[in-house]
Amino acid sequence: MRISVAADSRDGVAERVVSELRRRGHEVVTHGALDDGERDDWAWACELAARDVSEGRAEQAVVCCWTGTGASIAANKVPGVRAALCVDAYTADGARKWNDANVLALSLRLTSEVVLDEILDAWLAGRPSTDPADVANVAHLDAI
Ligand SMILES: O=C[C@H](O)[C@H](O)[C@H](O)COP(=O)(O)O
Repeated sequence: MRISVAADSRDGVAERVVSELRRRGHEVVTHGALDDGERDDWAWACELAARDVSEGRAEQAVVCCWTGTGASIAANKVPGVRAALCVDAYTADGARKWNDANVLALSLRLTSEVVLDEILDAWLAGRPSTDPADVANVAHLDAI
C-alpha cells in the first residue's frame, strides 16, 4: 500500500514510522521534517499528507506532531479525510473498524517504539466494520 507520512520533527518515533512501514512492504512518501526542503510546521506538513489521501496519491497517511493533536486537526480539515489520534493498539483497531479512519495521527511525545509497533500492527490489519450502524455513522461524516 502507498502511505504518506508527515512529521513536524524527527524527534520521537517519527523516523521509525517510515522504517517500520517500509520494512512491512509499504511504499512510503514523506513530508515535512522527514523530507528535506519542505516546510516542517505541523499544519503544513500534515496537510500535505492528508491531501495525498484526499487526492488519491496515497491510500492512507500517518501524521505526527509532538502531541498528535495539531496533526489530527490539520488532517481532518481536508475533505474525505478521517484522521484518528491513536495512543494504543485498541484505539487504532477501533479507529479502523468503527471510524474507517484513513489517517493515523500519532504523538511523538507519547508513543514509544513498542507501542508504535503495536499501533501499526492493529492499524494495518484493521478493516472497516460492515455493521449497518457503523456504515451509517461513517457515511454521515460526509454530510456534517
Ligand atoms: O499540535 C502541535 C504539535 O504538538 C507541535 O508538535 C508542537 O506545538 C510543537 O511545535 P514546535 O516544535 O513548532 O513548537
